Amino acid sequence: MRFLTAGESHGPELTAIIEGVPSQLPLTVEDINEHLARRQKGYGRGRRMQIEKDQVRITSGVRHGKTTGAPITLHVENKDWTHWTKIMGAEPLTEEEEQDMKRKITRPRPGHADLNGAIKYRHRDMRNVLERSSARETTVRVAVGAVAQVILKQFNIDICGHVLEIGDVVSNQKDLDSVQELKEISEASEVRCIDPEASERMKQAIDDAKQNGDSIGGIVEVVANNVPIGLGSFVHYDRKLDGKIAQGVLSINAFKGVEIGLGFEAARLKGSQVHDEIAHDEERGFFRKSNRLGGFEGGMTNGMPVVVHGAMKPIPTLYKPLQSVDIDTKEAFSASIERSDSCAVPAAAVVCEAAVAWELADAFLDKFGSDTMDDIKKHYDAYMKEAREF
Ligand SMILES: Cc1cc2nc3c(=O)[nH]c(=O)nc-3n(C[C@H](O)[C@H](O)[C@H](O)COP(=O)(O)O)c2cc1C
Ligand SMILES: C=C(O[C@@H]1CC(C(=O)O)=C[C@@H](OP(=O)(O)O)[C@H]1O)C(=O)O
Repeated sequence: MRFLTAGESHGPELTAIIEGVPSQLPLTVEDINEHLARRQKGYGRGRRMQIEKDQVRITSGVRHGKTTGAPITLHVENKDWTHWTKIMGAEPLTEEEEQDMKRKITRPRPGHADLNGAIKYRHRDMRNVLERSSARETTVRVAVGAVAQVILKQFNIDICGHVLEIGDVVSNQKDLDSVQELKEISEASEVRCIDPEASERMKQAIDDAKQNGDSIGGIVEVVANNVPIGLGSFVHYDRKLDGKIAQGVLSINAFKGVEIGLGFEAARLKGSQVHDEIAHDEERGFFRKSNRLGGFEGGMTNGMPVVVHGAMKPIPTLYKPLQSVDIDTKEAFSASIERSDSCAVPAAAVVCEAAVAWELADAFLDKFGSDTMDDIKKHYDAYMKEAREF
């Protein structure tokens, strides 16, 4: 599969086209809207989230609730667009209108794409950078990930993104019975964290950052279970699925780190503390006694739950001004802003889940075929039987 997204933060809508989704997959707008609503929730977001009510419109590739195998087009409207029609319109402006228009953006924010984007694309109005570099785009990435999750669900693969850390507050991890349970508990928390005591302290940390005009980052975890052995491959660098997942996660706005399983901690431990011993029984076939490597060896899944961590830096737009330099006057200034999120880690957990779901579903179809669900199911059932009896 492949997908493209288009659209600006304050333009009329975001669009995604997905190509390569098999035919005969049951797919409805509700399957997607559920995840769009999850992404909009989460403590610490700014006023924009009160304006938007993200809902998808499907305009191709689905008929009567089933995919046809043709490209699927997804649209999500920006409600905020009505306030920006003049500033964001595609038509050239009259001179008078240009005078009227809010002034150009010439003051780059440290930590955002503004300055590099302006120099690279030679824009004297950095709105041309801001609009597309905004994480508003993650709306349709979540919509695309929702389609991937519908594919995975056909094979009982559940996936959930939740929050492990915000600032210096760390969640206590519990052993839960299922990914479904992880989802239920984390969704009940305003910061998408399964530890109620840590949730309260995370909210306090977000409030404190906001009160100081500052922002705060954190770490999210995505877990997927029932993933068959052998998605991805060891034979070539660009087929290693852990590498593809890392790219997907690091492409999310403000994500600066990714770990699979123990991740960086593995470098500090001995081999005997890291590698997962192999066992076998009649019912399960081969399995591992532990899952320190997060379900991956040799760029392939090993049948254990896939565990991915992503680290998000603090939001760059701050109420507390940081020093920067105006690109027209070259004068130093202290940035001031109108609105921003102070923490988007709970929302980003849903985006990270979507990124991992996409890579897993794509690798799944690489292994089991991609034309029609019936064929894929036959291949899957035959392979699972062989893997169990191997
Ligand atoms: C869900 C989400 C919401 C975000 N909200 C904001 C925001 O309100 N203000 C802001 O400056 N950055 C926000 N960001 C982060 C910026 O989009 C990001 O830092 C910027 O695109 C620069 O890219 P980089 O941080 O990956 O280098 C958000 C990121 C995510 C994932
Ligand atoms: C719109 C979303 O996130 C936006 C991401 C973002 C940024 O700079 O990345 C800046 C803010 O937008 P605005 O400047 O319009 O308030 C966030 O609200 C969203 O997540 O749907």
